[in-house]
Amino acid sequence: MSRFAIVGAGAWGTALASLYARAGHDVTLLGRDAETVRAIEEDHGNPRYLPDLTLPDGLNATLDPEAALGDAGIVLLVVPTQSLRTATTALKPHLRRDQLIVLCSKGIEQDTGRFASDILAEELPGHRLAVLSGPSFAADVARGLPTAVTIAADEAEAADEAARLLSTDTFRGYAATDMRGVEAGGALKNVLALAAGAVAGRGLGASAQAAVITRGFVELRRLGAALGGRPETLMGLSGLGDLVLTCSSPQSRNFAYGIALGRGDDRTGLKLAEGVHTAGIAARLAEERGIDAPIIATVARILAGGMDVGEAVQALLARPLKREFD
Ligand SMILES: NC(=O)C1=CN([C@@H]2O[C@H](COP(=O)(O)OP(=O)(O)OC[C@H]3O[C@@H](n4cnc5c(N)ncnc54)[C@H](O)[C@@H]3O)[C@@H](O)[C@H]2O)C=CC1
Ligand SMILES: O=C(CO)COP(=O)(O)O
Repeated sequence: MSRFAIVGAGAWGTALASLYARAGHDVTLLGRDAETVRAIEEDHGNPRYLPDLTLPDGLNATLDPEAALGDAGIVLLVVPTQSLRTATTALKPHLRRDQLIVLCSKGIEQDTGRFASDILAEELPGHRLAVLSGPSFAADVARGLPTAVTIAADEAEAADEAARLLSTDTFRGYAATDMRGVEAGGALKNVLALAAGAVAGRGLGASAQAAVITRGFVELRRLGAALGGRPETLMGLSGLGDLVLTCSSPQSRNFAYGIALGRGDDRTGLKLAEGVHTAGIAARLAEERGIDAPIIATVARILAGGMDVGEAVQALLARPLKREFD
């Protein structure tokens, strides 16, 4: 039994809190919205982020950082990537070096090009870190459906230990030492899910969808490697695995956002789609490194208003022919 503190009472934080509470751990969710915290504590639900789900007994929620973090052994940070630096700074006085901090966000900080582990190293140097990423919809995990993810730390022993601590009967963590590869896979697949969703939304057919996913995966591997990820990591759960999941199900918020893009629907009020915040910086990182990533660049251009989906399809098809593997 370990004391878990989970920061962020959104869909993924609540799902992970349910998972670990069901596994018998003492879990406290740190929220920032009083009504969400009240609903978790009193109604055993989180209707705003995970509707129609009954949360297990023994899952506590609070607005008080010290109450959540004070005596926790494991702290999961589960906020959107663009909020991670602010959240970490606010929590600094309540965190201790002996706690294991687990990064669960999938994205790249827009202004700096930093991944979650870079942000933590800058804001909380010297803390023990692990990254948790892979194909895992919050609703599936919250319901206790079988799931496999990658759990990465800098050292093999630390990764094995983190995977042991974070695995349950239904949630299988594979240990890895390539934190950067795991983070790159998790961030870039969101951008590609927007592209796959746009293809679906525009009704371009299953063949086009397969082409975008496959060629998108080439870009994920190229850019992920240029950013320091290992090729085998990008072929694993946090690269290929999560790409397959998010590019094939409207349950994915990124895929759903892409569908709305493809249809030309109004996108205001849609749920968090991290790819929207990652596309521009991912395209910039690729350009700076001389990496050919036309799908990522096209998604970034569409989101910036520089092109519509129809023009994007024409432009991608009109590119000069090339060898599949170069
Ligand atoms: N929902 C899912 O199935 C999965 C999500 N993720 C990743 O987890 C991260 C969080 O996603 P969700 O929980 O789904 O998003 P969400 O939109 O459902 O919830 C985000 C939560 O973070 C809180 N938050 C935002 N800024 C904060 C701050 N500065 N301090 C404290 N709390 C803050 C919000 O109040 C909200 O409760 C994202 O990076 C996402 O890509 C990863 C795997 C699965
Ligand atoms: O990362 C996820 C599944 O692994 C969740 O995907 P969405 O954020 O697109 O819903």
